[in-house]
Amino acid sequence: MASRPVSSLQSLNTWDSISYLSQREAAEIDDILMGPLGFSVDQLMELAGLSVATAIAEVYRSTEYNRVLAICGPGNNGGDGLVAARHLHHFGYNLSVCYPKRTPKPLYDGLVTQLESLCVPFLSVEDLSMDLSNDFDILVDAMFGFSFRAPKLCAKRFCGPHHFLGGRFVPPSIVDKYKLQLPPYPGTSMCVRIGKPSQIDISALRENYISPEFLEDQVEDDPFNQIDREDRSRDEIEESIGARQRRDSRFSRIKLAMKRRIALLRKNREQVERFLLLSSK
Ligand SMILES: NC(=O)C1=CN([C@@H]2O[C@H](COP(=O)(O)OP(=O)(O)OC[C@H]3O[C@@H](n4cnc5c(N)ncnc54)[C@H](OP(=O)(O)O)[C@@H]3O)[C@@H](O)[C@H]2O)[C@H](O)CC1
Repeated sequence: MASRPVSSLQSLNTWDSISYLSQREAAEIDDILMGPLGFSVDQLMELAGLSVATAIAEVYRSTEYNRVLAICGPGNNGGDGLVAARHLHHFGYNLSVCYPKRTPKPLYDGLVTQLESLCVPFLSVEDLSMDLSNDFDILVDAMFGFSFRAPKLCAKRFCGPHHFLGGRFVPPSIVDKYKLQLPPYPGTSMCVRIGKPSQIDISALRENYISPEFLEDQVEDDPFNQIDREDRSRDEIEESIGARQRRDSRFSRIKLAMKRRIALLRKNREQVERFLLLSSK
């Protein structure tokens, strides 16, 4: 049996050198792939969905994080989500899919049929509770991709703990044309981690965590003001992470001092006991 490929978790700190695509460039690349380069949409969707599933499986073990909800939108990004859901099911996760605005095309009908044949439940929006974290361990957001009509800086703004890049199929002509700087993919992995693995367990920060959910009265009319507001919130989160780390470091110094004190007290007690023993003889 072949040895296991190098995990993409061990990968590379390529964050600084990675190149980003604009919405227009991403759509253009799609056209080239599916035009002169001979790819089909279902083939690319399969590759995208499989990359998502393998990235999830690398970070979240199915034994620990088993309940997965994939929320799938009406376009191709939603299709990627349906494919990812199928692969995650085969990887041993317990899948549910929410696909409220179905696309009446044979490709999507096929993806739905495949999931139904695996008995993956399709939930309506009304079936979902307000706090999804009660019912699910992992949420796959496959609602919109690059055709979403709103300012969306996607990958460049992503500041979560695990950031992966798929796309291990991009032909050299595209790499050259768009001057892409792709990191090397480890072993046979479908994806590569970009940026450093987080040193901080976000769940441990919950008490300080400023929720990124938008309440209706917090949504700005102008989306660019919204982005500024998010920037400010992120600064606050980073500041609170810093405060937490400083506090942790103070705690560990106090713990060390206490350990030393206890060791000293033990030593003193031993001396006293030895003295009492000697004096009783
Ligand atoms: N290059 C690749 O390897 C591949 C990428 N794929 C994935 O496909 C998406 C792009 O897919 P596309 O179908 O073009 O678009 P989206 O999935 O992003 O969404 C389109 C639908 O979203 C609706 N929409 C857009 N903006 C809004 C909005 N503000 N509010 C509500 N609805 C919105 C839009 O609605 P219409 O009214 O315009 O119909 C569409 O229904 C890419 O990101 C990759 O994830 C493919 O898998 C192929 C391979």
